[in-house]
Amino acid sequence: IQEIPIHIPFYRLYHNAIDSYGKENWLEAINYFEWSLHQKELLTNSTISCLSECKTAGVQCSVDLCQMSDHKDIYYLVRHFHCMTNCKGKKLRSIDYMKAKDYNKPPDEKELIPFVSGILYDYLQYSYYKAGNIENSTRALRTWLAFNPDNPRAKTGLNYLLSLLKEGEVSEPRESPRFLSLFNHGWKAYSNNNWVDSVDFWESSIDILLAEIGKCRNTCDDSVPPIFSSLLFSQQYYTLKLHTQLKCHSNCYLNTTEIGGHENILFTIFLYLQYSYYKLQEPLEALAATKTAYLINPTNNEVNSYLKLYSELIGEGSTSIEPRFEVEKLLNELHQIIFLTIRTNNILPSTSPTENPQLSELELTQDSQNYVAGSRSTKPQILVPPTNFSSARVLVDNFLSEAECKQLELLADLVSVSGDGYSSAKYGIGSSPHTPHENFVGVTLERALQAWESGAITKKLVSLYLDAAERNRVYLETYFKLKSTLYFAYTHLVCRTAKENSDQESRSDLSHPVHADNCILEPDGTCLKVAPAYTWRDYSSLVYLTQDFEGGDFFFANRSTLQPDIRIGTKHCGRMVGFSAGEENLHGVLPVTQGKRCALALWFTLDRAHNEDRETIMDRLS
Ligand SMILES: O=C(O)CCC(=O)C(=O)O
Ligand SMILES: [Fe+2]
Repeated sequence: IQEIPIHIPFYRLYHNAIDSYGKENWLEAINYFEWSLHQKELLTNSTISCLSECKTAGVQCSVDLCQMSDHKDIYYLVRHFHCMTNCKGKKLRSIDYMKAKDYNKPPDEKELIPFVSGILYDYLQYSYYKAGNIENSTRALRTWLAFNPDNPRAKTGLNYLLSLLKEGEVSEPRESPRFLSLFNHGWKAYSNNNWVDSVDFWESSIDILLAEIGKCRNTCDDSVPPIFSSLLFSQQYYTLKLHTQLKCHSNCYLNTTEIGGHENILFTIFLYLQYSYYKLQEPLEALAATKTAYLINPTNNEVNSYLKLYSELIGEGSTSIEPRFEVEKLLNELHQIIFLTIRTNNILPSTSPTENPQLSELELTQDSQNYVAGSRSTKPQILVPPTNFSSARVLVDNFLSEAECKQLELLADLVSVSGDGYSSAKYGIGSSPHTPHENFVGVTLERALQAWESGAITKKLVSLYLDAAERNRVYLETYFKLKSTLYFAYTHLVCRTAKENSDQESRSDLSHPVHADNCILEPDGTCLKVAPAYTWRDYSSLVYLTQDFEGGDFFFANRSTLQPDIRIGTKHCGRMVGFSAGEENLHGVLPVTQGKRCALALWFTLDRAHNEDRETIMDRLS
């Protein structure tokens, strides 16, 4: 490695590397890749140590201006910022650093993807291979494999490279994330039914993973936006700063756990861990691990059946078993962070860049999979890994406050028009289109707006309706880490009421039969993504509002039996269920046998062409 071009941020160096790669200039590509890795590491390390050095720097308030000011906290920020800039400048040994504005700007999330996904090492291994350095190529490929252990192309590539390796040359991965190697050891022990060792490995990998997340979050306090000086004294500055920091914290969790081909490796570990404890005949530990897995993903089938199993096995004592405290704390913080991000998102200055890359860009990413070691295909330009849409699910409680639930229920009562938006021809006026035993009413946004315009309801109710929907939209966009904007496709407030004169006891039907939201479920179990299905719907969510009814559980259905797999009680004000809208999430509603069950039902799309217009609604409302 020659002198590192310190004034170029690491993510630019990466782009340079990709350019050289495209030109098949392998040595130059290698240099840029290595510089970029080195630079990123340097920056992280100096940020962490400067943060601790500057902790007290902002505290003393000796400058006159500061003494006089009502805004001591602003001066704290100014001093902290200067201390950080100086400190990092010194540590990075270059004046250029001070001039490089980019350093004060946190890199765009997108820019981190090649590093977080490890795909950089895929390009690097091929560059080394083409440059004739088999040893380095093997090591880079091993590192890529650590991130992505099931990649068949990488496995074949590795065998090929190993066959070329000369005596004495090593093939260790470079910076294989430490916990990934522990994870792989754990997996090995687990596959050999060696439960004692596997528990050891799982436990250590949990510690390391949590520490990694903590280390990443430590750097978040430094993410100061670039428009620092112009906005410094404004409210907006605070908001922007807070927003940037919050996003940084949630990305630390999401990026660190989405590794090695796992949707959430922390979840995977706890799932294996509980089974290992079970095998060691430690049901209490097994239950604690299962409860922790449940916290991470409450909608997973396996976890739910294990919960039941252990609770039965242990009996009475099972309720007093707690999930792992550190994980519970982390997840609580994450949820609060997402909520705060949503709040600050709403009051961000409109000048801040929020436009996300469009989906078309993502779809091209498939291309990078075609690139085979030893036979390069098309020039790689797409650096974003394909989004995994399969089986996204989330369950959140207290999404709305009690007061908000009551108000939305009131809105439904005041405006609902029988069968609005649904055909009720089948079972008569006002009846549910799904069952003769329930009435069904719905309020579209348009209805709510008209009701306000005609004086039937207050503006506050309409605003709440819009606001609750928007909060939901931002939550899903954030939680599912969507790389392009999520648009509203359809917004509805729906109530199902049990008919009192029906024989509810003997009902065998459902309130809402098993279905998927964007395809037509055929009797043979296939789901056709064709009209009249709402094929553009990509995500769905429901927020439950009322408590005064019987039955009405939401459930995810088993793909082959179509029977409920996971039941979710809906007698909870503010409980939100969100999921991807395809056949991976077949779902339905158990019969509502008494009372009125209301929910805010939202469908979202990634396709801007199907965007349910919000702008004119806002115009009409203002
Ligand atoms: O109300 C519910 O819980 C689910 C409703 C539903 O799945 C739908 O309307 O598509
Ligand atoms: Fe549905």
